[in-house]
This record gives sequence, C-alpha cells and structure tokens, in this order.
Amino acid sequence: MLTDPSRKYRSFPPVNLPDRQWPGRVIDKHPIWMSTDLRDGNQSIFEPMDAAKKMQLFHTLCDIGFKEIEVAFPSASQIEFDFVRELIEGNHIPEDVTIEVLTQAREELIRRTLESIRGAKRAIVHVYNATSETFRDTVFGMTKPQIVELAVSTVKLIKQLAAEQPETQITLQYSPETFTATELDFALEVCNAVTEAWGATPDNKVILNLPATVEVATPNIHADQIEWMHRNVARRDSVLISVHPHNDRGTAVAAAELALMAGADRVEGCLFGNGERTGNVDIVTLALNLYTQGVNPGLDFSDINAVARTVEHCTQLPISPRHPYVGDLVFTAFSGSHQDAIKKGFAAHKADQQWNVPYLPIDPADVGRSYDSVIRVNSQSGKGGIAYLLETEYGMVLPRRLQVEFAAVVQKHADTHKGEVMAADIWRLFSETYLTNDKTVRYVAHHLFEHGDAQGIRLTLDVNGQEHTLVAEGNGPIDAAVRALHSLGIELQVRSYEERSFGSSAQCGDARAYALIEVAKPGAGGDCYGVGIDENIVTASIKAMVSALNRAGGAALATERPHAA
Ligand SMILES: CC(=O)SCCNC(=O)CCNC(=O)[C@H](O)C(C)(C)COP(=O)(O)OP(=O)(O)OC[C@H]1O[C@@H](n2cnc3c(N)ncnc32)[C@H](O)[C@@H]1OP(=O)(O)O
Ligand SMILES: CC(C)C(=O)C(=O)O
Ligand SMILES: [Mg+2]
Repeated sequence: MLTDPSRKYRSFPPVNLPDRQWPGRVIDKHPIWMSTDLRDGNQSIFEPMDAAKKMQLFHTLCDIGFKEIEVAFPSASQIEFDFVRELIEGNHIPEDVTIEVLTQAREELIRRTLESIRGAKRAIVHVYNATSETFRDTVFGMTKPQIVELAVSTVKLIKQLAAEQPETQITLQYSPETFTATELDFALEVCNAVTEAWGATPDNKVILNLPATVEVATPNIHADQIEWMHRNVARRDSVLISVHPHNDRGTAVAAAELALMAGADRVEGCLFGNGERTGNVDIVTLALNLYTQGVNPGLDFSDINAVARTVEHCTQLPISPRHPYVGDLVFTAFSGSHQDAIKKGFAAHKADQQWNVPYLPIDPADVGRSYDSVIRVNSQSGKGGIAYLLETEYGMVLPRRLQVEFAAVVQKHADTHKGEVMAADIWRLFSETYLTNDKTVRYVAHHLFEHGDAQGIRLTLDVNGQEHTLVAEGNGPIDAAVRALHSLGIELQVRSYEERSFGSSAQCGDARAYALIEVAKPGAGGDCYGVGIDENIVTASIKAMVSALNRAGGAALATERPHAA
C-alpha cells in the first residue's frame, strides 16, 4: 500500500446543499421494493441460475411480498428470454406482481426485450446507459449531447414499440448508470430529457433509477445527491425516484436508508446483499431495520431461515454467520455479561410490551428463529448463559449461588476441552456433579413414619460400599434425615432449602420435582449445594441432602465411628 494514497485516490467532493433536509427526517413508511435477485443477483454468481432455480426464487420473492421483480436481461441469452416467456405463458405471475426486464440502450437488444414481454399484463422496461465522465470518454467515446441523444432516442423507440403491444401496460424505467459518479447537473439533464421523451404524467410515471453502480462516497453524500435530484427533477409528480445502491464501501444499507430520508420512493436490491462484486443493497436488512423501528416493511420474513436456504441453494453462495438478522450467530451470545443481560431481559419481557431485551434488536421469534441458539457457552461465558440453557433446555431454575458454584465446573471443562459447550454437555456435567448416585455416600432407600408430633425417618445409605440404616426423628423429613446422619458422626449444617417443580420444557423423564439444599462445608470451606430430583419431592429432598453431603466432603465428614442401626 502507498504511504500517501492521495497520489492514487482522490476524496469524493461534497455536494453543495447547505439547506439539506434529510438529516432531520424519519422513515415512517416502507418504500416500493424492487428485487433484482434474478438479474443483478443472477449476473454476478459463478453459475447463473437455470430455469428451475430462477422459478423457485421467483416464487419465493412473490411469497415474501415483492410487487416488482426484475426477472431477466432477456436479450442476454436464450435461457433468460425463455424464462420470461415461461413466466408469462405459464401464468406464474401473480395478479399484483409486475415483472421488470433490463436492456442496454441498443436497438436490437430493445426489440428483443420488448418481444420477451409480449402478452404480459404489465411490465417495467428498464433501460440504462452510463453517464459519468469516465464512461462517456473511455467506454462509449461520446460527448454529453450524444449521451443525452442516446437516452432520448432509446426512450422514443421503447415508446413506439410499447404502442405496438397495447395488451401490455408498460412502465419505463431509466437508469443513468454510474449516476453517483456523474456530474449532478448532467444526470439531471439526461433524466429530464427521458421524462420528457416518455411523456410521463402523474398517471403514467417514469421510474428514474439513480444507481450507485459503484459505491464511491460516504452515505451522506449519496443522500445529498438524491435530495438534490428530488428537489430539482422536472415533473416530480410524474417521476418515481428509485435508488440502486451497491456495497463497495460496505455502506449500501446506510446509503439506501439516508436516500429514503432524502426523498427516494423506491429501492432496488437483492436478498442478503447478493449482486455484483460486494453486492447490491441487502433488502432483508433494510426491511428488518424498518421493522425494528416499528414500521411495517411490507415484506414478510417470518421464516427467514427458509428464505436463506432457498437463496443459498439458488445462488450457490453461503450467507455469513454474522449477516444481520439471518446469520447463524446473530442471535447468539457467548460472552458472560451478554448472556446475563439477555437472560434477565427475557425474564422481564411481557408479551404485550415493547421489545427491550438487551443485545437483541429484534425478537428472534419474529423472524422464525428460536431462542435455543441465543445463548451458547464457551470459555468466555458466565453463569447467566449456563443457567439459561439449563432452564430453557431442562426446565431447571438454579438459585444464584448455585449458578456461581456450577459455573466454575463448566468453566473448568471449557478450559480443558476448548470450543463450544453444548446444552447436553452442561446437563451431563450438572448430573455428574450433583445428581449421579455414585459418590462415597449413596442414597439407597428411606421410609417416613409419624411419632407423635415428630417426623421419623428410617434412612438407608451406602457409605463406601457398606450399607447403614439410620433412624431418627425431627421436625420434618430433612431435619430428621440430618439428625439420622448424626449416628454416622456427620454434622451437616443446612443453610438453605428449596423445592421446585420442573418447567414444561423439562427433559428429565418422569421427574417432576427437584430439591436444592445448601450446606456448610467444614472449616472455612464456605457453602455448597446438593441437588436431588425425583417424582416424589421428599425423595428429591433426601437425595439433595446426600448430594450436598458428598459435595461437602462425603464420608470424610464423619468425626466419630459410625454405628449402624
Ligand atoms: C451495471 C449493470 O449491472 S448493467 C447490466 C450488466 N449486465 C450484463 O451485461 C449481463 C448481460 N449482458 C450480456 O449478455 C451482453 O453484454 C449483451 C448480450 C447484452 C451484449 O453483448 P455484446 O453485444 O457482446 O456487447 P458487450 O457485452 O461487449 O458490451 C459492450 C458494448 O456495449 C456498449 N454498451 C454497454 N452498455 C451499454 C448501454 N447501456 N447502452 C448502450 N450500449 C452499451 C459498449 O459501449 C460496447 O460497445 P462497443 O462494442 O461498440 O464498444
Ligand atoms: C443496470 C443498473 C441499474 C445497474 O445494475 C447498476 O448501475 O448497478
Ligand atoms: Mg447494479
């Protein structure tokens, strides 16, 4: 790279528009959308779509709700021409959808293009020629008046041919290709000449599409260019201003949004930003950006994954896992503080309230994404994510101190095993740590009995492979069980006790209840938890006590010689 890039690249000059209005505007309605997936998208992939793929994508675009779809460059190939014919002759075009076809400003290509749409109810004929200085000089070798004349004569030819097929209601779309690199006054001159030549009226509007064929400036400059055209174009009431941003600087979405604030009526783009080079503007992102501002986008992405799979199949291009709204990772939080905030946000959210979950600009459910993938665990995660997965996947809600205790177990596992820790791994670790009945002290059986006001228990435990049946009384089953341990010389101090039932998503067989017991570890060891699950809540409690006992030190806690009953 150059140390002084200005020797090779120049900065884009700003537009002289001191009274620009767009910065203060808010987008409160969706634009007219035009999908060019089957044209700009299709001309920029390794293997252009065959007829079957084009048809599949066409139907998907209709289902999403596009009312204008650029279906082909019919003069480019027989496949393209035949596809348009099949759409028309096979009656595939819904009543409320208008197809669009693209052609260069060359007579033989225009004739072929008009031929392709014969018999359609409606069609947009889209003609383009580049207008910027580089193209005038280098590609066409034409002066400005010659460029204007090329556009005007082309429009007149289309008008004449359109009159010859009155069964089709034809709308003209004109694109001064490379608009954003064209002198504004010259772009205006060409556009006004086109409007005039077509004889546009409020009932027969011309679409003036102002493409950022290559994105060359910051989005604010694009907005200035569009506002300038919006304010200066002739017969504004007979003109629809359309934008066609490409993403060379990575700011096509911003450019389109600011253009709408600046007066554009219509946006052309592709699903997930397919299209030449870095792509056309991503209409999915634009639409869902509107949605998350409370504006109905007029397009339905309720099952965004299905749309993504269709687009990937048809284009043979993968969608990035970071792609807004659709990427595999965009509803995922690995880091602990994010997980914690999302978990709290979900818990606080009520169905009839405004969406306000931290880190999630959209409710994943609105685009058919599940919450399952929202929180994932690796070595960057904290207690919140782990607790969230246990709760959503296994219906088990952990108290905060148990979350902290168990997070250390998962952290140790993540550090050694690297990579993601799945929900099933977390459950296995949880079971191994708290639930499996294979530690030094094992629960075997218990029997409760009443003795006056007291609660009696006959508790059988296996301690280091030897069975002990202990009998004691207390003011409840736990108290009785703790007292029973005395006869083994074990003093267990219970700090807290909770019993809970599983949530509806529980995957723990017949178990309906779980108990959590927090006990003191001997010495300065702090406290620790034990967990028990069972169909029966009392059994769950006794198991939790045994689990806590093992966590606190197990049989080693015995201070005197055990004596069996
Ligand atoms: C920005 C965009 O996405 S524009 C759309 C681009 N898409 C495509 O081009 C895909 C389909 N295109 C094709 O299949 C072919 O280009 C065809 C069939 C249309 C034309 O093919 P060819 O006749 O071989 O011309 P070619 O593709 O080389 O185009 C270059 C010629 O067209 C002229 N030309 C280019 N664009 C235009 C235009 N919009 N209007 C008029 N003439 C044009 C060039 O000046 C050049 O003329 P020259 O040969 O006299 O120097
Ligand atoms: C044909 C035109 C509109 C185009 O695709 C572009 O300029 O990017
Ligand atoms: Mg383009």
